[in-house]
Amino acid sequence: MAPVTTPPVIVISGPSGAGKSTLLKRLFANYPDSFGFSVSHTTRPPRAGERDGIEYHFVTPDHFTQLIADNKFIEHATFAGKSYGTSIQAVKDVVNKGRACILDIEMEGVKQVKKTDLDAKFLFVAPPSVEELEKRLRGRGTESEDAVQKRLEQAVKELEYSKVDGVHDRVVVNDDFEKAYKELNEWIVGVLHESAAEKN
Ligand SMILES: Nc1ncnc2c1ncn2[C@@H]1O[C@H](COP(=O)(O)OP(=O)(O)OP(=O)(O)O)[C@@H](O)[C@H]1O
Repeated sequence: MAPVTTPPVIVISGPSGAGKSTLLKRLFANYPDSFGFSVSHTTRPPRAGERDGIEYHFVTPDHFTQLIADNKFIEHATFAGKSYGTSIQAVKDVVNKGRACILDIEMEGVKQVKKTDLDAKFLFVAPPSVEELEKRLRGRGTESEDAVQKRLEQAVKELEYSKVDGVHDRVVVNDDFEKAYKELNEWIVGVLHESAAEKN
């Protein structure tokens, strides 16, 4: 019988604008079959064609509040009056189906994952400097001035937390993109191999 293996949960964090989405986009394009995505919960109604449990777990505001109270979420947030959250169970569902689960989350989410029994590895994407981060956030053109300032304030906190010993297994500085991608890729492939070897 084939050995039962549980793929890892890989947590990628780092300040907004550090380049997480750009790095992950390349990773998923290069390894289309290795990773799975957790299904989020939301209180917004389904759009045409959206299926419960596939695109989202659609829940009522009361149910969502109960899940928060029961500490079932790794992260949750409200956008335009609707709540969204990543549950611990949704992540377990991915690894139980044999796919590694990558979570692109903020510092509070990282702390939350550390409190669970998920077998997680942590990678931090750091900007070369706060000045360069500011340039990228402005260059992306997606944020208002107020939002840029808020993200920079948050970035300073994230960078401080990243320096606490043992919080992250790996820090990749996204200075030169190709170099950063190579480092991230090698580390993640290593984690996938390690995890498979451990459980065989
Ligand atoms: N090494 C790099 N050099 C220069 N620009 C970069 C580099 N990496 C990413 N960028 C650019 O910086 C901007 C921010 O990158 P990205 O959107 O991937 O950040 P993020 O960390 O995912 O942010 P958020 O958490 O807000 O989603 C983008 O415009 C991206 O093209």
